[in-house]
Amino acid sequence: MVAISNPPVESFFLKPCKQINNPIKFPPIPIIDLSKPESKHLLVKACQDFGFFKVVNHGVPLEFIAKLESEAMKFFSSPLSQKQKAGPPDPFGYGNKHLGQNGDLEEFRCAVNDYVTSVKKMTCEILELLAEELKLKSRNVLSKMLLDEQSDSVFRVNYYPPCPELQEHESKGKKMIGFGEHTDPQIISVLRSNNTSGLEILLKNGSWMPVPPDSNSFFINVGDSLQVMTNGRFKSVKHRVVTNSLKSRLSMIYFGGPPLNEKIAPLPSLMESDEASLYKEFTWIEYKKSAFNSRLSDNRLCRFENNYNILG
Ligand SMILES: O=C(O)CCC(=O)C(=O)O
Ligand SMILES: [Fe+2]
Repeated sequence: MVAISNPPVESFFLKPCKQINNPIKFPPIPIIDLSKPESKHLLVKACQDFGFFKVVNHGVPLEFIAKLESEAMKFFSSPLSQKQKAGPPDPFGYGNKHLGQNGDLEEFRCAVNDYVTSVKKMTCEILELLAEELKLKSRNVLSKMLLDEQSDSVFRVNYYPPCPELQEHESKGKKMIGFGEHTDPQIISVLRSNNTSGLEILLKNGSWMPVPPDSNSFFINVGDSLQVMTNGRFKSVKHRVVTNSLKSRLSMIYFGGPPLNEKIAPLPSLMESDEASLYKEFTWIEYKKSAFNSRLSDNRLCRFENNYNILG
């Protein structure tokens, strides 16, 4: 599934953060060098401590990245009638599985295919390194869900136009939301953006940390399903995008998901003998339906927690 979307900018300002006169020192974002064998240990640590990390020496050809960026920019700057040919908005934006199959957008489709094939390979390598370091019973226990023909993975390209009206408020530390806070429901998300800032992740201490953009690297998020499969060891990190007053932001995200009927539950080979399962087992389709019926910012996993009490 391919979705190409122009996330609605919420035209209200976020409260200024205290940072303005009292800059917060943020922790460094873990950087994983995939060409180094010791990355396995750091990968697990990053998933536990942050649920988020940056990947360098990833092996995805830079020409695939550049080609997709230029095709996507061409697409977003084309007239609405042209963009609508990419497919009906479902649930929003443009595009579906059949992107470009009627002859339009052929080059865009090829660029998406090259990019996604390569990013999926890298993602599977990351999942296999994680499985090894976690001593799971087989190396492909996580990656096979993405490699399955029925894998419910999604690829989305987001375009955020600049918001010049923000400029006069920026000096007071105010921000405007481009994509509201949320966690990603799948197993793992792989984000690449142009060099425009905007992405922020929520730290355990409740502060939002801006992620400096790096157009040659990938940023990886643990998704809700991986949090469940690791019985809460890995954290599905909350994130959001704030708008930029001067520059447009283009991001491309591969969401690696399991097949619809896959059962999601803590992996037995990861659990200590006396460890209680924090989550009830569910299928990916059940979780997806429940997530689509909730608000973006809700903690969508809590309904599936073993100690969930419907009365609160
Ligand atoms: O556009 C971005 O940078 C992030 C968007 C995002 O978090 C998402 O599409 O799930
Ligand atoms: Fe996200």
